[in-house]
Order: sequence, then C-alpha cells, then structure tokens
Amino acid sequence: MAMAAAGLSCWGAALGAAVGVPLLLLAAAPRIRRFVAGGRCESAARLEGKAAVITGANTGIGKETARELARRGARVIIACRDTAKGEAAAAEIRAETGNPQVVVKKLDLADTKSIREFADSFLAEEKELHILINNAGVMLCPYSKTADGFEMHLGVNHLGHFLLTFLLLERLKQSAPARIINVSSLGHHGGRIRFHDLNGEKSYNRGLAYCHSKLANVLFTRELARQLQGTKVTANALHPGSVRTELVRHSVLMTWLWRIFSFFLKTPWEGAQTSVYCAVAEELESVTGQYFSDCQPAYVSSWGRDDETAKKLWNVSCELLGIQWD
Ligand SMILES: NC(=O)C1=CN([C@@H]2O[C@H](COP(=O)(O)OP(=O)(O)OC[C@H]3O[C@@H](n4cnc5c(N)ncnc54)[C@H](OP(=O)(O)O)[C@@H]3O)[C@@H](O)[C@H]2O)C=CC1
Ligand SMILES: CC1=C(/C=C/C(C)=C/C=C/C(C)=C/C=O)C(C)(C)CCC1
Repeated sequence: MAMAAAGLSCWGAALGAAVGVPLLLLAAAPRIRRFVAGGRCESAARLEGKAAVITGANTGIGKETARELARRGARVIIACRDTAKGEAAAAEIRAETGNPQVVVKKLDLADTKSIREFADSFLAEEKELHILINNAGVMLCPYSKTADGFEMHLGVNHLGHFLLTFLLLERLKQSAPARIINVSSLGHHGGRIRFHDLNGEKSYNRGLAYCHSKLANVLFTRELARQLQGTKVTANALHPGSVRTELVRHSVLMTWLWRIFSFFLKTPWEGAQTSVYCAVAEELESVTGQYFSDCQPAYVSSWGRDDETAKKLWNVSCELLGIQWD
C-alpha cells in the first residue's frame, strides 16, 4: 500500500515537473531573451559623408554591422572573399536601407596577395576611410594553412587584418577622426601567444588556435592604439557576444549545439550592436586601446594587458609579413 502511494507521488512529481518546468520557462522567456540580447547601441549618430570598410560583411555579424552603418548613411565597402555572396548581401542592404552606397570588393584574408590587391584597388578608388572594422574570422578549422603558410586562425584572424590595417592606415590618418575596430572574442581569455610555435606545427588544438588568434586581436589593438596616439585615429577591440552565425560551421557538434540552443544566443543584429557602438558612439571619439562587450568596457585577460607581449607580437607579425611598421 505504502509502496503504491510512493509510486503514485513519484509519478505526480514527474508530471508536475514535466508541465511546470516548460510553463516556467515559457513565462520567463521574454526576460531570458532580453538578457541574452545584451547591450544595444543607443547612439543616433548619422554617418553621411563617412566611409567604412567591413571585412566578412557578406554574412553574420559583419552583414548586420554593414546594414546598420548603411542605415545611418555611410558609404559601406563590403570586403569579402566570395563576391557573389557579397553582392547578394549588398543588394539586400541597399534595398532595405535605401542607401545606394553599399559596394563590394574582393578580399581573401588567407592570401596576402589578395589583401594587397584589395588595398591597391581601394586606395585607387576611395579617397576617404573613416571606419575600418576588422570583423571577418574563422573558428575551429581543422589544421590548415593560408596561401602564405600561416596557420589558418592566426593567418586570417590576426595576420590578415594586421596587413590590411597597415596598408589602409595612411588613408585613415588622412580622413581622421577615424576608428579601427577589431572584432575579438571572450575566447581571448583562453589564448596565449606561443612564439615558439606560432603556426601550430609542434602541437595544434583548433579551439585553442582560435583563442590564440583572438588574443592576438586584443594585443594588436593595444599596441596599435599606443602607436596611433595623437593621430585622431583610434583602435578598439570587442567581444560581440555568443551569436547565431555560421562561425561554428567547421564543427558538427557546435553546429548542432548552436541550433538546439539558438534561443540562448544573440541574433546577428544583436551581435552587431557592440561593433556599431564602437564605430559611431560620440562618447568614444577619443577612446582608444579599450575592449568592449555589450556596448560597455569589459575585462581583458592579464595576457591581453601585457605590453611586452603586444610589442613582441607586433615585431614578429611585421617579420612574418615582410613589412616595416613602427
Ligand atoms: N558568432 C559568435 O558567437 C562570435 C563571433 N566572434 C567574432 O565575430 C566575427 C564575425 O564572425 P561571425 O559573423 O560570427 O561568423 P560568420 O562565419 O557568420 O562570418 C565570418 C565572416 O568572415 C569571413 N571570412 C572567413 N574567412 C575569410 C577569409 N579568408 N577572407 C575574407 N573573409 C573571410 C566569412 O566569409 P564567407 O562567408 O565567405 O565564409 C564571413 O563573411 C569573427 O571575428 C568572430 O571571431 C566573436 C565571438 C563570438
Ligand atoms: C554553455 C553552453 C553553450 C554556450 C556556449 C558558448 C557561450 C560559447 C561561446 C563561444 C564563443 C565566445 C565563440 C566565439 O568567439 C551552448 C553551446 C549554447 C549550449 C551548451 C551549453
């Protein structure tokens, strides 16, 4: 008798949980979504007469950043490796914003020849550059190398953008006030700069390789800001949040987790808010060398605050790319 009662109350509790938990989640859903969405760029700044280059703006966070800057009246150059995808994104943004000044230029960050061609063509055709958003990125790639033999994460996420910034810097200085924005990640906390094995030839872990490259973004920003003091060109880095994009495409597991838990991830528009904030917020006019998340300053790992490592990474990057920049 007692056993039957215990069994019944067990079923009752299970039934209660099965109905109660989903109901509770449903009731809390709007709050959870607001929390997940994170900070918003509240600035109403307009960008007529301003020009912006955004790398990897054919999809994800970059595309939404392009849409927001176009909406504010900027001339937007979508710099991407697949120009067909870029043209589709540009057409959509032009139609939605009514801004005809959204153009596409080919840029493959995994090939320094393509980066130089992009810069040559840009400098020949565009007389001003006020905002450079180094947004493109790869994550969790199986071991592979760029056309120049750099490990893919380091090559695309750091070295490619390092070279691009170097080639466009004079135009940014001429157009000052100007802003450089490096899209990094919270993942930089797990990164280290492994100077003895930058190309991951001795040991390679694709998750860590991503983190190392995102730490490189933070250190690059830090040293760049230091070197640009007094030029009215600022450099800041940011974490966009965990965002529903194609970034996880190289991992089947992450792709599934991203789908299943998509409710708990930012939309690409929400993920673009901190990039837009860094690009337009009036109060950031002379703020430089900082790291933001959810449209506010955020905590940088101790490795990301190491000036000596930042300087050393700068010098090694110049050596690897065969450029003189100081
Ligand atoms: N999504 C997230 O949760 C987070 C994203 N980030 C960062 O945000 C940034 C944007 O990523 P997100 O929008 O999420 O990812 P997506 O994968 O959606 O977009 C990445 C963009 O980078 C481009 N890209 C990749 N490789 C190259 C290359 N060799 N040359 C030129 N462009 C290239 C892609 O082009 P194509 O479409 O042709 O592949 C695409 O346009 C990245 O720097 C990422 O590290 C940081 C933290 C979290
Ligand atoms: C904990 C947890 C999740 C969150 C993962 C996060 C928060 C990933 C962040 C990735 C970043 C920052 C990538 C780019 O730089 C999932 C997968 C949603 C579901 C499973 C449990």
